[in-house]
Amino acid sequence: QAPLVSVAQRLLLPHGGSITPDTGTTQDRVACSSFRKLLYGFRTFCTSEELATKKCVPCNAKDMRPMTEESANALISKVEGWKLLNEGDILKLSRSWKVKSFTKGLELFQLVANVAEAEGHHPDLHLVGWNNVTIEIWTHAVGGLTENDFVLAAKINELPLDGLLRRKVKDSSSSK
Ligand SMILES: C[C@H](O)[C@H](O)[C@H]1CNC2=NC(N)=NC(=O)C2=N1
Repeated sequence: QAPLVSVAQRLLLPHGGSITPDTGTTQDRVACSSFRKLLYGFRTFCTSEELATKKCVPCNAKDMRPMTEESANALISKVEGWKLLNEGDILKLSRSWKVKSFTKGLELFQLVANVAEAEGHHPDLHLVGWNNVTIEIWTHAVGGLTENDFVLAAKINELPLDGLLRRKVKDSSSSK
């Protein structure tokens, strides 16, 4: 019975999550078996909230491979505001913000750095033209995207950035 349950769980649950039979809760596991590799492209049924509660796993290039563009396209809607980039066949996540000032940009970087250090997974940080922040996330070790990148993006999306960002210009048509 156990192997069958295990196979079904791996097929049906998001990103290596598994159901413990008694509680029904999900648990993170390191995606490393060759069976996992085979299923990698299919495990894309995860909510944004679930992504944000996961932990990044150590990047061991031997056991990990970049996800396909198809899988990345299926996951991108789970991380609001993030876009997929394809730079020289390396897929990356990218999100931009306009900050109130240069130093608010640095504050934003510090908040992101705290998450990155806690996760052991590090984004590329850009602060250009004094108030344009862009963050790119990809897994250098595999030359593309892994679930870690989506987990980090989801965690960044939960940071309280509002006080650091420029207000959006109001849409005049909505003020009537
Ligand atoms: C061993 C450890 O997992 C690596 O050095 C980590 C550190 N942070 C990292 N961050 C990112 N974005 N990609 C990596 O491949 C990476 N590797």
